[in-house]
Amino acid sequence: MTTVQGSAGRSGVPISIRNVSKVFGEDTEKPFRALSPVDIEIPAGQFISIVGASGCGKSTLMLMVAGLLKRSSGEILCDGKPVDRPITNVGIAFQDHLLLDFRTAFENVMLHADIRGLDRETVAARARELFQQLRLEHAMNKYPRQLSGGMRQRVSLIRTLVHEPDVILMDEPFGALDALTRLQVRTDLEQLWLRRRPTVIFITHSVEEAVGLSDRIIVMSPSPGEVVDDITVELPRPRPIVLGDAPEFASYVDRIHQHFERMGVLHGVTPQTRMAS
Ligand SMILES: Nc1ncnc2c1ncn2[C@@H]1O[C@H](COP(=O)(O)OP(=O)(O)OP(=O)(O)O)[C@@H](O)[C@H]1O
Repeated sequence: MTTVQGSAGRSGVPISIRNVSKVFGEDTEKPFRALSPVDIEIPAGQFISIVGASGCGKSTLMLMVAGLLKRSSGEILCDGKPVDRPITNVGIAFQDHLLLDFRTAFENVMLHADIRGLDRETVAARARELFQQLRLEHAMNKYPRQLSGGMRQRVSLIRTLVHEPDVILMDEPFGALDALTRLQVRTDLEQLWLRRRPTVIFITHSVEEAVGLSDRIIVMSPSPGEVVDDITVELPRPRPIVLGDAPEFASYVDRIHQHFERMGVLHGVTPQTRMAS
């Protein structure tokens, strides 16, 4: 049986993405370049978001970091070790919560203990603590069909974090939620992340969500994606649930929207014309 790592003082691990690109169908007559060479150095414990137009290669990049998809060039290091197979000390969350219908919320969270052969009691204690922290104790013994979409996604968050992974990869995890629930789940995620500060790569279509959550935001160009901006977000934590009125928040959001307008991803009124009108 594997023991769960002690959490005292631990944070995530560094990830290096060096000259990494992807061409699908490389050996065919119609190769398709999904990602231009990308370089991103992510320090241990950083919360980094990737934003960009649909199809620019965000998920492709994440799958390569997870070791689930072969690169066409470059190297990826996770905690200094080359990623040449699926990485293991990782929590992965996608848009679909993927809870098992026949397991209660608690037993869904305990899946990690079962699959990874971790000590059940240690994981169960941590799971109870996380349910409590997210004010979800009442949901522990319910089945997914008895929970709202937001609750299911929050249970899924607990499952992503319960084994205290060093790396968390999230691909548009809140995409299916309504705007209010999204705010709540964003705040919950920040709270959970602050406990141990694993390294997070977070893909989102919501610029506001990226600014609300991240230490740093990578802005990518349309397909084939390349990095067009690398923004450090210097807002204090924990961040308030409603950020909209803070001028610093708005200036980060505007900076990213301006990139999207320049690249033709967004069309409409620029901040300058907004101010002039
Ligand atoms: N297995 C594959 N074979 C061929 N092309 C693929 C494959 N997977 C992805 N693609 C293409 O690569 C490009 C990048 O896809 P990817 O899913 O990484 O984009 P994305 O930025 O995550 O998009 P979205 O925001 O819509 O999820 C897209 O044009 C997609 O159609």
